[in-house]
Amino acid sequence: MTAMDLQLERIKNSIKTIPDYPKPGIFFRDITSLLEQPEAYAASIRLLADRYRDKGLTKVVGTEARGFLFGAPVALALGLGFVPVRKPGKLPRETLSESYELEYGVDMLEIHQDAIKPGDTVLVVDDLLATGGTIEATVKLIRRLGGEVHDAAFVINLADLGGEERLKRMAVESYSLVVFPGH
Ligand SMILES: O=P(O)(O)OC[C@H]1O[C@H](OP(=O)(O)OP(=O)(O)O)[C@H](O)[C@@H]1O
Ligand SMILES: Nc1ncnc2[nH]cnc12
Repeated sequence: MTAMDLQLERIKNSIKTIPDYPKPGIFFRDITSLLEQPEAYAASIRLLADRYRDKGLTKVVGTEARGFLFGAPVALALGLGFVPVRKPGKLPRETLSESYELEYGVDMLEIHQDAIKPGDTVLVVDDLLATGGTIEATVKLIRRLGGEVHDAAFVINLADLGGEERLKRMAVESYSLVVFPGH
C-alpha cells in the first residue's frame, strides 16, 4: 500500500454512514466525522491541493455549505482566491442564479457577478458528488460569467447516481478522493 493509499483509507474510514437520513432509502455520508479528525481533514485538503498545484488555476469555487469546508482550505493551500456559491438571498452584491435538483429536493444557487472574470480558470470543489445537479448549476454560473471550469473535485463520489456522467456531458473532468456506492 502506498502512502497515498493509506491517506485515502484514513479519509474513507473517517466518514460515517447514517441510513435513512434525511429520508428513507438514503445512506447519508457524513463528513462531520471527517472534520473531527484533523489528520483525515488535513489529508483531504493536502491531496486535493497537491493534485491541482501548478495547473494555471486562477480561482477556486465552493458551494454552500459543505463545499466551503473543503473549497476554502484548498484555495488557501493553492494561494488562490475563493469564490462562494450560495443559496438564494445570501450574497450582498449583484448575483446570477441557477436552479437545480437535489437527490432529495429542488434548490437555487447564486454567485456574485463580479467574482469570476472572462479568462479565469476555475477549480470547483464540493464535499460530495451525488446526482451532479449542484455542480452542474455551479458550472453554468461560472461559464455564464466567462470562466473556464478546469475540473470539479470532491471528497466523496456516490457512484451510480450519475454525477460523473452528467459532468462528462458538460465536458467537465471530475476527481474524487473516495467512492461509495450510491445506495
Ligand atoms: O450531486 P448532487 O445530487 O447535487 O448532491 C450533492 C450536493 O448535496 C449536498 O449539499 P446540500 O444541498 O445538501 O447542502 P449543504 O451543503 O448545505 O448541506 C452536498 O454537499 C453537495 O453539494
Ligand atoms: N447520500 C448523501 N450523503 C451525504 N450528502 C449528500 N448529498 C446528497 N446526497 C447525499
